[in-house]
Amino acid sequence: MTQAVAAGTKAVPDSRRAATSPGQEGDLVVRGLVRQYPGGAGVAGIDLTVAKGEMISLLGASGCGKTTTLRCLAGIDTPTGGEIWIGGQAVWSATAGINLPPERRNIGMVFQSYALWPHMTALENVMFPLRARKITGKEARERARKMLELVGLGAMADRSPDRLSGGQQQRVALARAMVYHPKLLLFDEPLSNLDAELRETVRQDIRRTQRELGITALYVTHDRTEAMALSDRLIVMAEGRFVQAGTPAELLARPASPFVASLLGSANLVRGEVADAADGLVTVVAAGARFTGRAAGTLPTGAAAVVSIRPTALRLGVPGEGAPVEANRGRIRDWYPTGPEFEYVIEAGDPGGPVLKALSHADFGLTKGDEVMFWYDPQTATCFGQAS
Ligand SMILES: Nc1ncnc2c1ncn2[C@@H]1O[C@H](COP(=O)(O)OP(=O)(O)OP(=O)(O)O)[C@@H](O)[C@H]1O
Repeated sequence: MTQAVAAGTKAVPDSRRAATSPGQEGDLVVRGLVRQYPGGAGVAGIDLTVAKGEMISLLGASGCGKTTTLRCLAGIDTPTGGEIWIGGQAVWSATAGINLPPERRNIGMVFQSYALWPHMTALENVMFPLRARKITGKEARERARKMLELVGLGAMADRSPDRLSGGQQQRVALARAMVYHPKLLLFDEPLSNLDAELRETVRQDIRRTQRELGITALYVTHDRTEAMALSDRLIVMAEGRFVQAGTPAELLARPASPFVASLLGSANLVRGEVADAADGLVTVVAAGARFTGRAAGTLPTGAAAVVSIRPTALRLGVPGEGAPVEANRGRIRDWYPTGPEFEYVIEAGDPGGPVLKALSHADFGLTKGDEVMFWYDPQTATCFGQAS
């Protein structure tokens, strides 16, 4: 069953290549991937093309199928259908009977656990995968040393893992995964064991080195900040399927559903009834307050709807001090300083109305129980049918 097949040849003209060899469309190409576990869980209908040097994140809640997808790409798990190409080479095809083992897929992997050899120095750990590729001696040593310098550990090459911090160990693991210039780098929640501050620095190291080396990468996480900070594009997963893909900015501005909006942490979801619609905008009324947003789909008057409004899009003002005509009235239920910003919790419209969160750099001097005016640009909000 195991058999290497080089997908596409130089003789195939560009115009025909896509039809004859999807494997040439990106460094990672996945078509119709299925991994069905007994009992029905797993992933299905996974289609993905990752361009050379691109970094993509799979983002989703626990159990949505991120790790299953990654394991299938790595060859650690066996899909039940579909096709996978890495660096133009078919590594899995249900129909062609191709299933390359992990070591022949030209991938590097970085996991949550660093999995370093405890009896080897940092340098020896990084050299280790080169030996299997018949690169030894001075060349191996120099390549490993260069890679350690790239991840900022040049001075610690001779330390054993037990004399390195968690963040440093994860950088060694990163250097080890990249030292043989794999076609594809796979990350499975690599920052989960690190504290908040280290997560940010190691995250920046990952992004910088991945960019400097131009390595194509797929990153699995349930942390939206991580996914958005690291990725050129991100893919939201739910229940074993891809539900939306795009740049972080595209997904924030145009979530395909209330689910995506709340997963990205970008949403106040206000439920109400459609009052009117014009020019692609829909106005929903809830507790006497009016919320307008771009219509996602057809929303007739009287229909139940959900408006998604980003906390950072909300503008606040004190009543009587020049709020625009479309502003709603509300009351401050609570407020907190959250580092660089203030978070205001606002009850909108009539008493018992929808509760919204607003993030603002300004301290309005508003406090619990105060009346407040709030408004936003309707183009930054999205209105969905209740069933979305
Ligand atoms: N070996 C297995 N046998 C049966 N079901 C499995 C197996 N591995 C995973 N599953 C199921 O497949 C689904 C997807 O699991 P997966 O580990 O891919 O999710 P995930 O998104 O990576 O979650 P997490 O963020 O918790 O790691 C889950 O319902 C899980 O219970």
